[in-house]
Amino acid sequence: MTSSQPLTVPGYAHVYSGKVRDLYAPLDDSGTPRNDQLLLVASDRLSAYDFVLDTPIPDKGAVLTQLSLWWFERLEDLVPNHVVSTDVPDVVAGRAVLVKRLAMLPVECVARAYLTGGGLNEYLADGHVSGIALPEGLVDGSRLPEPVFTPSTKAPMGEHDQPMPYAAVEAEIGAPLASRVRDLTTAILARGNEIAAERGILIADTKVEFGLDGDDVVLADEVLTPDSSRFWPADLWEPGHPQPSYDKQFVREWLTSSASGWDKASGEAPPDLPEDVIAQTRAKYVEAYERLTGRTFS
Ligand SMILES: CCOC(=O)Cn1cc(-c2ncnc(N)c2C#N)cn1
Repeated sequence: MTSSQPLTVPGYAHVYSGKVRDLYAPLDDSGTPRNDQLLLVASDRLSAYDFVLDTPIPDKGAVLTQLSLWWFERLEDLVPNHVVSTDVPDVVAGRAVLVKRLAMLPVECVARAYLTGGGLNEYLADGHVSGIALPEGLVDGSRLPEPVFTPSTKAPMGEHDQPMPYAAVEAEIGAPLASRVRDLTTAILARGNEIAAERGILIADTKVEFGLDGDDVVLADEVLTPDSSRFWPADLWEPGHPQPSYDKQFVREWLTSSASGWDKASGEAPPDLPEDVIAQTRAKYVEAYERLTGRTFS
């Protein structure tokens, strides 16, 4: 596991660290942290099998930050976002965003366009996901008739988010807001898949977060990245078994191969990744960015 101390960012105070991203608060002229903005910094850390790997993937933070910014622009007709500026300190250039501090809603807003992972397990148990009946005969990787809202709780670091029935979302944030974030989350995934499918990528599911700016619902966090979503190569899509990950497949295959000497069931931290797996993984992040945006990553 990575045990590094958070990066020092001049003019900012460290607020919180997630698995792969860190939050800072801008300091005012007296050196006091401001409460109206945050700096959202994406690291080069990679999470696999619930571990944060010790080996960073060069440029991952920058690629995913730039991809998220590209998606925010393309979703502005659906929902405003929290981006204030990309003018950030050199030490985090290209991989940090200054954002408006919001009253975050306590819901992980997940939408699924394809059935896999926890949603598949729920379906196999009783034919429903998040209380919604799905057609019979679906298998791992099946495309759903339309994106389904499957919210979960915001679990503490290191724990798994728990499925949250829609009624619990309504109880937590009220029926009008619940309906609004449900519709926005499914619309964001539908828009993402419209654009990604043309570029040979399927977005199986995604997790977004919303906050309130007064009465306005604002899209926060990151959006439609391989960290917040399952990206699948469209040309390899074949329902009936686990799909290859667009970005993490090299890491998963090496970690579960005899070459790594690691036993996933051991509970021990995975070993360092070899250079070729690091390079191949970096290349997949850059490829996804360039295919989706049509831009060259620099
Ligand atoms: C380690 C990164 O943090 C998170 O992943 C989740 N998180 C988001 C906030 C947040 N809080 C207020 N305003 C915002 N605009 C945001 C955002 N984004 C807090 N935690």
